[in-house]
Amino acid sequence: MNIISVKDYQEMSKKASEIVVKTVKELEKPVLGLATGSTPEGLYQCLIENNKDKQVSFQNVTTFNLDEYVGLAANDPNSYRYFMDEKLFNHIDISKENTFVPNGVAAKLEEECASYEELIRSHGSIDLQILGIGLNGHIGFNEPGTPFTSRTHIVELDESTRSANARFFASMDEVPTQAITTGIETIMESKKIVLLVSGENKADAIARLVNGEVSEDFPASILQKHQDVTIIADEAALSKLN
Ligand SMILES: O=P(O)(O)OC[C@H]1O[C@](O)(CO)[C@@H](O)[C@@H]1O
Repeated sequence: MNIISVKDYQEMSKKASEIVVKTVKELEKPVLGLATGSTPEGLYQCLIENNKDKQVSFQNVTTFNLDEYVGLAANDPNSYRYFMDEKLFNHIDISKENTFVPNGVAAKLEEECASYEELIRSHGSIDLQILGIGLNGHIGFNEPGTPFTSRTHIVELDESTRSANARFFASMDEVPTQAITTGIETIMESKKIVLLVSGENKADAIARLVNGEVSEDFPASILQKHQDVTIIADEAALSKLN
């Protein structure tokens, strides 16, 4: 694993945007895997600026998001589709029909998972996957205990994840209990992975990811086995790494 240490959140976001821009420029039809949460917001802001400055175009880019809450429609401000539109897609020159997020209100959720997985495969594989990490080591919404062989599936969200994300909702009761997420195996098939980590509250998680044993109890630990992972982390997040 390649670890890039940066000063703070801004620098992390800028560094990540440089890698995304490089990938998009190099490839004819780049396929990006994108994440939600607070961590990649700064990256998306940088990409919007890079697009405005004409440093990069997203016209040939296809994106697949990692996950979506079950029960939240695209027009729900807490859905991840809404998040992505607001934070990135509405502000860059990407074709909306090339942006994919699982449908959390599909009538048949199992079928939605299978067809999302199939859609990713029909595009070859993800060229560059952006990841954040949950405090309990989740990547996407793959909670501890998820098999490393998992592909896109429905998950029961951990209470700790629901509490961590409750800040976006009016009350804890409104936080969905389930989500659709791409699986660990789906994520591991990405050609390149960039994991972003910022803040002291992630220090234990990043230390365990890098130095801990590879175990389904801590999903992100599987990244030790990927041949092209770059972690971009700020000083606070790296404070417990020796
Ligand atoms: O970036 P945050 O908000 O700390 O979230 C960490 C992770 O949790 C999720 O938001 C899911 O809970 C992921 O998408 C994200 O990578």
